[in-house]
Amino acid sequence: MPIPEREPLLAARAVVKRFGQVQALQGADFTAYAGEVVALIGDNGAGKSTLVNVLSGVVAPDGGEITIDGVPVSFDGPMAAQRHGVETVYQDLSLAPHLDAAANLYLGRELFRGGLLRPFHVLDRPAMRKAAVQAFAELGVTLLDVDAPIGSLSGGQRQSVAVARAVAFADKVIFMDEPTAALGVVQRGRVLDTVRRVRDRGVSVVLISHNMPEVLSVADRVEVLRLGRRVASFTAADTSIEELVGAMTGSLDEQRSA
Ligand SMILES: Nc1ncnc2c1ncn2[C@@H]1O[C@H](COP(=O)(O)OP(=O)(O)OP(=O)(O)O)[C@@H](O)[C@H]1O
Repeated sequence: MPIPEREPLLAARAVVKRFGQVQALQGADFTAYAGEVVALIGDNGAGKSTLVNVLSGVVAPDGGEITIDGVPVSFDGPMAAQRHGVETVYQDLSLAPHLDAAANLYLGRELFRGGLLRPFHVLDRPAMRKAAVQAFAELGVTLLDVDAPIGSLSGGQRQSVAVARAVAFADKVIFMDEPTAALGVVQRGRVLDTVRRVRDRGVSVVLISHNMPEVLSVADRVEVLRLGRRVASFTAADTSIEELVGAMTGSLDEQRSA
Protein backbone atom coordinates (compact mmCIF):
# COMPACT_ATOMS: atom_id res chain seq x y z
CA MET A 1 0.00 0.00 0.00
CA PRO A 2 1.44 3.43 -0.88
CA ILE A 3 2.32 5.67 2.06
CA PRO A 4 -0.26 8.50 2.19
CA GLU A 5 1.23 11.90 1.38
CA ARG A 6 1.52 14.23 4.34
CA GLU A 7 -0.70 17.28 4.27
CA PRO A 8 1.41 20.45 4.49
CA LEU A 9 0.76 22.72 7.44
CA LEU A 10 1.82 25.79 5.49
CA ALA A 11 2.10 25.92 1.72
CA ALA A 12 2.99 28.74 -0.63
CA ARG A 13 2.36 28.32 -4.33
CA ALA A 14 3.62 30.52 -7.16
CA VAL A 15 4.19 33.54 -4.91
CA VAL A 16 5.20 36.69 -6.77
CA LYS A 17 6.59 39.86 -5.21
CA ARG A 18 7.96 42.87 -7.04
CA PHE A 19 9.75 45.87 -5.62
CA GLY A 20 9.67 48.33 -8.54
CA GLN A 21 11.82 46.77 -11.25
CA VAL A 22 13.13 44.03 -8.94
CA GLN A 23 11.20 40.77 -8.97
CA ALA A 24 12.18 39.36 -5.57
CA LEU A 25 9.86 36.33 -5.84
CA GLN A 26 9.13 34.91 -9.27
CA GLY A 27 6.58 32.20 -8.56
CA ALA A 28 8.10 30.82 -5.35
CA ASP A 29 6.77 27.65 -3.75
CA PHE A 30 7.37 26.65 -0.15
CA THR A 31 6.10 23.85 2.07
CA ALA A 32 6.30 23.33 5.83
CA TYR A 33 4.97 20.31 7.71
CA ALA A 34 3.94 20.03 11.36
CA GLY A 35 6.67 18.85 13.73
CA GLU A 36 9.64 19.52 11.48
CA VAL A 37 12.52 21.94 11.19
CA VAL A 38 12.71 23.06 7.60
CA ALA A 39 15.65 25.22 6.56
CA LEU A 40 15.11 27.87 3.91
CA ILE A 41 18.42 28.52 2.22
CA GLY A 42 19.65 30.49 -0.76
CA ASP A 43 22.38 32.86 -1.84
CA ASN A 44 22.23 36.57 -0.96
CA GLY A 45 19.27 38.14 -2.72
CA ALA A 46 17.58 34.78 -3.48
CA GLY A 47 14.35 36.02 -1.88
CA LYS A 48 14.39 34.28 1.52
CA SER A 49 13.54 37.34 3.63
CA THR A 50 10.90 38.46 1.14
CA LEU A 51 9.25 35.03 1.23
CA VAL A 52 9.28 34.99 5.04
CA ASN A 53 7.88 38.52 5.08
CA VAL A 54 5.06 37.45 2.77
CA LEU A 55 4.32 34.32 4.80
CA SER A 56 4.32 36.24 8.09
CA GLY A 57 2.07 39.04 6.83
CA VAL A 58 4.72 41.79 6.78
CA VAL A 59 4.65 42.20 3.00
CA ALA A 60 1.64 41.71 0.70
CA PRO A 61 2.36 39.44 -2.27
CA ASP A 62 1.55 40.46 -5.85
CA GLY A 63 0.38 36.96 -6.70
CA GLY A 64 0.24 33.35 -5.64
CA GLU A 65 -1.53 31.41 -2.95
CA ILE A 66 -0.85 30.66 0.72
CA THR A 67 -2.66 27.89 2.57
CA ILE A 68 -2.67 26.82 6.21
CA ASP A 69 -3.96 23.30 6.81
CA GLY A 70 -5.12 23.34 3.20
CA VAL A 71 -7.24 26.47 3.61
CA PRO A 72 -6.29 29.59 1.57
CA VAL A 73 -5.34 32.53 3.78
CA SER A 74 -4.53 36.16 3.14
CA PHE A 75 -2.76 38.23 5.76
CA ASP A 76 -3.34 41.99 5.93
CA GLY A 77 -0.53 42.40 8.46
CA PRO A 78 1.64 40.48 10.95
CA MET A 79 -1.20 40.31 13.47
CA ALA A 80 -3.36 38.47 10.96
CA ALA A 81 -0.59 35.88 10.58
CA GLN A 82 -0.25 35.68 14.37
CA ARG A 83 -3.98 34.98 14.65
CA HIS A 84 -3.33 31.94 12.45
CA GLY A 85 -0.59 30.72 14.81
CA VAL A 86 2.32 32.04 12.72
CA GLU A 87 5.11 33.82 14.64
CA THR A 88 8.45 35.24 13.54
CA VAL A 89 11.73 35.73 15.38
CA TYR A 90 13.43 38.56 13.51
CA GLN A 91 17.18 39.01 13.32
CA ASP A 92 16.98 42.16 15.44
CA LEU A 93 14.82 40.18 17.95
CA SER A 94 12.41 43.15 18.33
CA LEU A 95 12.76 43.16 22.12
CA ALA A 96 12.40 46.16 24.46
CA PRO A 97 15.78 46.34 26.28
CA HIS A 98 14.50 48.29 29.30
CA LEU A 99 11.73 45.77 30.09
CA ASP A 100 12.12 42.44 31.87
CA ALA A 101 11.64 39.02 30.29
CA ALA A 102 7.96 38.71 31.24
CA ALA A 103 7.10 42.14 29.86
CA ASN A 104 8.93 41.27 26.66
CA LEU A 105 7.11 37.96 26.37
CA TYR A 106 3.80 39.81 26.42
CA LEU A 107 4.90 42.90 24.49
CA GLY A 108 1.83 44.10 22.60
CA ARG A 109 -0.27 41.25 24.00
CA GLU A 110 -0.30 42.23 27.67
CA LEU A 111 -2.59 40.53 30.15
CA PHE A 112 -4.89 42.84 32.09
CA ARG A 113 -6.80 42.40 35.31
CA GLY A 114 -10.50 42.56 34.63
CA GLY A 115 -13.59 42.87 36.76
CA LEU A 116 -16.21 45.48 37.58
CA LEU A 117 -14.11 47.01 40.35
CA ARG A 118 -11.35 47.73 37.90
CA PRO A 119 -12.91 49.88 35.19
CA PHE A 120 -9.47 50.91 33.94
CA HIS A 121 -7.08 48.42 32.42
CA VAL A 122 -4.45 47.36 34.97
CA LEU A 123 -1.57 45.18 33.85
CA ASP A 124 -1.66 41.75 35.46
CA ARG A 125 2.06 41.57 36.17
CA PRO A 126 1.93 38.53 38.50
CA ALA A 127 0.06 36.48 35.88
CA MET A 128 2.50 37.51 33.15
CA ARG A 129 5.51 36.76 35.34
CA LYS A 130 4.14 33.33 36.29
CA ALA A 131 3.37 32.43 32.67
CA ALA A 132 6.79 33.69 31.58
CA VAL A 133 8.64 31.59 34.17
CA GLN A 134 6.64 28.56 33.04
CA ALA A 135 7.29 29.30 29.34
CA PHE A 136 11.07 29.53 29.95
CA ALA A 137 11.07 26.38 32.07
CA GLU A 138 9.21 24.42 29.39
CA LEU A 139 11.82 25.44 26.85
CA GLY A 140 14.67 24.60 29.18
CA VAL A 141 15.78 28.24 29.19
CA THR A 142 17.49 29.29 32.41
CA LEU A 143 17.35 32.99 33.15
CA LEU A 144 19.39 33.90 36.22
CA ASP A 145 17.14 36.84 36.94
CA VAL A 146 13.73 36.87 35.33
CA ASP A 147 13.14 40.42 36.60
CA ALA A 148 16.27 41.92 35.04
CA PRO A 149 15.92 44.25 32.07
CA ILE A 150 16.48 42.32 28.85
CA GLY A 151 19.26 44.72 27.90
CA SER A 152 21.41 43.35 30.74
CA LEU A 153 21.19 39.73 29.53
CA SER A 154 23.65 37.93 27.26
CA GLY A 155 23.00 37.67 23.54
CA GLY A 156 22.02 34.02 23.90
CA GLN A 157 19.57 34.74 26.69
CA ARG A 158 18.01 37.58 24.72
CA GLN A 159 17.68 35.21 21.78
CA SER A 160 16.02 32.65 24.05
CA VAL A 161 13.49 35.23 25.25
CA ALA A 162 12.64 36.14 21.64
CA VAL A 163 12.22 32.45 20.80
CA ALA A 164 10.15 31.81 23.95
CA ARG A 165 7.86 34.67 22.98
CA ALA A 166 7.31 33.18 19.54
CA VAL A 167 6.79 29.72 21.00
CA ALA A 168 4.32 30.97 23.60
CA PHE A 169 1.99 32.26 20.91
CA ALA A 170 2.73 30.09 17.87
CA ASP A 171 0.80 26.89 17.60
CA LYS A 172 1.55 26.32 13.91
CA VAL A 173 4.67 27.91 12.43
CA ILE A 174 7.71 29.84 13.68
CA PHE A 175 10.02 31.61 11.26
CA MET A 176 13.51 32.20 12.59
CA ASP A 177 15.76 34.49 10.59
CA GLU A 178 19.41 33.62 11.30
CA PRO A 179 18.70 32.91 14.99
CA THR A 180 22.28 32.04 15.88
CA ALA A 181 24.18 34.51 13.69
CA ALA A 182 25.43 36.65 16.58
CA LEU A 183 26.02 33.88 19.11
CA GLY A 184 29.01 32.00 20.51
CA VAL A 185 29.31 28.22 20.38
CA VAL A 186 27.60 27.46 23.70
CA GLN A 187 24.72 29.86 23.17
CA ARG A 188 24.31 28.62 19.62
CA GLY A 189 23.94 25.07 20.91
CA ARG A 190 21.29 26.19 23.40
CA VAL A 191 19.23 27.98 20.77
CA LEU A 192 19.40 24.93 18.49
CA ASP A 193 18.27 22.70 21.38
CA THR A 194 15.33 25.04 21.85
CA VAL A 195 14.53 24.80 18.14
CA ARG A 196 14.44 21.00 18.43
CA ARG A 197 12.23 21.13 21.51
CA VAL A 198 9.76 23.43 19.77
CA ARG A 199 9.72 21.10 16.78
CA ASP A 200 9.00 18.18 19.09
CA ARG A 201 5.87 19.97 20.28
CA GLY A 202 4.48 19.65 16.76
CA VAL A 203 5.23 23.20 15.62
CA SER A 204 6.83 23.74 12.23
CA VAL A 205 10.09 25.67 12.62
CA VAL A 206 11.35 27.45 9.51
CA LEU A 207 15.01 28.30 9.86
CA ILE A 208 16.67 30.82 7.56
CA SER A 209 20.40 30.27 7.72
CA HIS A 210 23.60 30.70 5.75
CA ASN A 211 25.38 28.26 8.06
CA MET A 212 25.32 24.94 6.20
CA PRO A 213 26.73 22.71 8.99
CA GLU A 214 24.09 24.15 11.31
CA VAL A 215 21.38 23.55 8.72
CA LEU A 216 22.38 19.92 8.39
CA SER A 217 22.62 19.43 12.14
CA VAL A 218 19.20 20.80 13.04
CA ALA A 219 16.94 20.66 9.97
CA ASP A 220 14.81 17.71 8.91
CA ARG A 221 14.31 19.12 5.42
CA VAL A 222 15.90 21.86 3.37
CA GLU A 223 14.23 24.01 0.72
CA VAL A 224 16.44 26.00 -1.63
CA LEU A 225 15.53 29.35 -3.21
CA ARG A 226 17.38 30.77 -6.18
CA LEU A 227 16.42 33.92 -8.07
CA GLY A 228 13.04 34.07 -6.38
CA ARG A 229 12.03 30.45 -6.99
CA ARG A 230 12.27 27.15 -5.13
CA VAL A 231 14.78 25.15 -7.09
CA ALA A 232 15.21 22.10 -4.87
CA SER A 233 14.16 20.42 -1.67
CA PHE A 234 16.14 17.85 0.24
CA THR A 235 15.82 15.51 3.19
CA ALA A 236 18.63 16.73 5.44
CA ALA A 237 19.80 13.21 6.30
CA ASP A 238 20.25 12.41 2.59
CA THR A 239 22.17 15.45 1.43
CA SER A 240 25.53 17.17 1.87
CA ILE A 241 26.93 20.66 2.10
CA GLU A 242 28.28 20.31 -1.45
CA GLU A 243 24.84 19.38 -2.76
CA LEU A 244 23.16 22.27 -0.94
CA VAL A 245 25.72 24.78 -2.17
CA GLY A 246 25.35 23.36 -5.68
CA ALA A 247 21.59 23.90 -5.58
CA MET A 248 22.00 27.41 -4.16
CA THR A 249 24.44 28.49 -6.82
CA GLY A 250 22.92 26.55 -9.69
CA SER A 251 26.05 24.52 -10.31
CA LEU A 252 24.32 21.21 -9.63
CA ASP A 253 23.49 19.60 -12.94
CA GLU A 254 21.06 17.10 -11.55
CA GLN A 255 18.96 18.78 -8.93
CA ARG A 256 16.23 16.85 -7.31
CA SER A 257 13.08 18.59 -8.40
CA ALA A 258 11.22 20.42 -5.69
N1 LIG B 1 12.01 46.58 0.30
C1 LIG B 1 12.68 46.32 -0.81
N2 LIG B 1 12.78 47.22 -1.80
C2 LIG B 1 13.45 46.95 -2.94
N3 LIG B 1 14.04 45.77 -3.21
C3 LIG B 1 13.98 44.83 -2.26
C4 LIG B 1 13.30 45.04 -1.01
N4 LIG B 1 13.41 43.91 -0.28
C5 LIG B 1 14.11 43.03 -1.01
N5 LIG B 1 14.45 43.58 -2.21
C6 LIG B 1 15.21 42.93 -3.28
O1 LIG B 1 14.62 41.66 -3.49
C7 LIG B 1 15.63 40.68 -3.74
C8 LIG B 1 15.51 39.57 -2.72
O2 LIG B 1 15.90 40.07 -1.45
P1 LIG B 1 15.77 39.26 -0.10
O3 LIG B 1 16.20 40.17 1.00
O4 LIG B 1 14.41 38.67 -0.02
O5 LIG B 1 16.83 38.11 -0.32
P2 LIG B 1 17.52 37.15 0.75
O6 LIG B 1 17.57 35.80 0.14
O7 LIG B 1 16.84 37.28 2.05
O8 LIG B 1 18.98 37.76 0.82
P3 LIG B 1 20.05 37.83 2.05
O9 LIG B 1 20.53 36.44 2.29
O10 LIG B 1 21.12 38.70 1.48
O11 LIG B 1 19.34 38.45 3.22
C9 LIG B 1 16.96 41.40 -3.70
O12 LIG B 1 17.30 41.75 -5.03
C10 LIG B 1 16.66 42.64 -2.89
O13 LIG B 1 17.50 43.70 -3.25
